[in-house]
Amino acid sequence: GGFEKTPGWLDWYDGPATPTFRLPAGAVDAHCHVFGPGAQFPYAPERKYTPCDASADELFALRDQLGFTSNVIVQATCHGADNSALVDALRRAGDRARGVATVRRDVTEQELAELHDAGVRGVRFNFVKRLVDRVPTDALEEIVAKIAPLGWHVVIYFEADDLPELYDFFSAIPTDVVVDHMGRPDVTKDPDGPEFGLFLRFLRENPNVWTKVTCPERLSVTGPRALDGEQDAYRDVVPFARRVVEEFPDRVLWGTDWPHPNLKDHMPDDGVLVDGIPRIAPTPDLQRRLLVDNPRRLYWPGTSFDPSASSE
Ligand SMILES: O=C(O)/C=C(\C=C(/O)C(=O)O)C(=O)O
Repeated sequence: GGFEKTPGWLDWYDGPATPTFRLPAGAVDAHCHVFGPGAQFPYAPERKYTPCDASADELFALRDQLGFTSNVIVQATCHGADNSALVDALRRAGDRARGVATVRRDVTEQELAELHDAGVRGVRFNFVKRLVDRVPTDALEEIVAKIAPLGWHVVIYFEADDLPELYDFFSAIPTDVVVDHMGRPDVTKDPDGPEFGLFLRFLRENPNVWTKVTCPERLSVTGPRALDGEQDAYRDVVPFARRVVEEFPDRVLWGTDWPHPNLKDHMPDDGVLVDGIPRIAPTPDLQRRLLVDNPRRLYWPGTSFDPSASSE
C-alpha cells in the first residue's frame, strides 16, 4: 500500500474493555467501517483523509469481544465509490453482515446486483464538506431511482447547519432514509431549541426516516470523551440521544463507528461506548428495539432472529 496516514491520525483504541452491559442476543453494530488494508484495497485518490488500515478480521474480533452478533458495514469516504474492501468484508462475514455502499450516478444494474448479492442494502450520501466534494442533487436523484427497485435505503451524513437547506431534498427521498449520528447536533444548544427541533420535526414529518444515535465521542464538547465516571463526557449528548430513542423507539439504530475516523484528541474505548447504551436506551425493551429488532427489520427484512441458532 505505502499510504501515509493523515498527520495526527488516531488509530482505534487498542485493547477495548469487555462491556459490563450485556448486549441482547442478535445485537447489531449498525455503523462501522473497514479500511483497506491499503495494500489490497487502495484508498481512493479523491479521498480527503488517509486512515490507518482496519481490516474485516479486526472488526469481527471486536464484534465478538463486545458481544454483537452482526455488523452493518458502511462505506467510508476514504474508499470513494470503490466498494471492494466492503464487499470482501461482507463475503467473509456471510449472513452476519450487511453493507451500505457508495455509488456514482453511472452505476450499472449489474454492479448493483453484485453489491446486493454480497449483502449491500443501501447507499450512502455524504454532505460533510471536510469529507467529500458536493455531489449534484440530480446525480443523487438518479442513484435513488436506480436503488429503490432493489428495496435499498439511503443513509445520509450531514451537519446540523446544513439541514435547513437539505430538508426538502431529504423529505422527498421515497425509500427509507437513515441519518448518521443524529445529523450531528450542536450539543451546547438546548435539546428543546430550534436547531434540534428541526431535526425532530424531520423525523416527525417523515415516518420513513430513521436515525443512528451514535458517536457521542464526536459530538460531546466536555473533556476526554470517555464514560469514566465524573469525566463522563456523554453528559451533554445523552439528552439528545435519549429523547430520540424515547420518541422514535422503532426508528433508531446504534453502532460503534469503529475504527472511528478523524477523531483528533481522544479515542473512545469501544467497550466503554457499549456500556453507555443503557443511558440512552434505559429499558430492556428499548435496548432490544435499538440493537436487535430495528436493524434486523431494515437489513435482514423478513427474518426473525433465533437466539438459539448458532452464531457461527
Ligand atoms: O465514521 C463516521 O461516520 C464519521 C466520519 C467519517 C466518515 O463517515 C467517512 O469518511 O465516511 C467523520 O465524521 O469523519
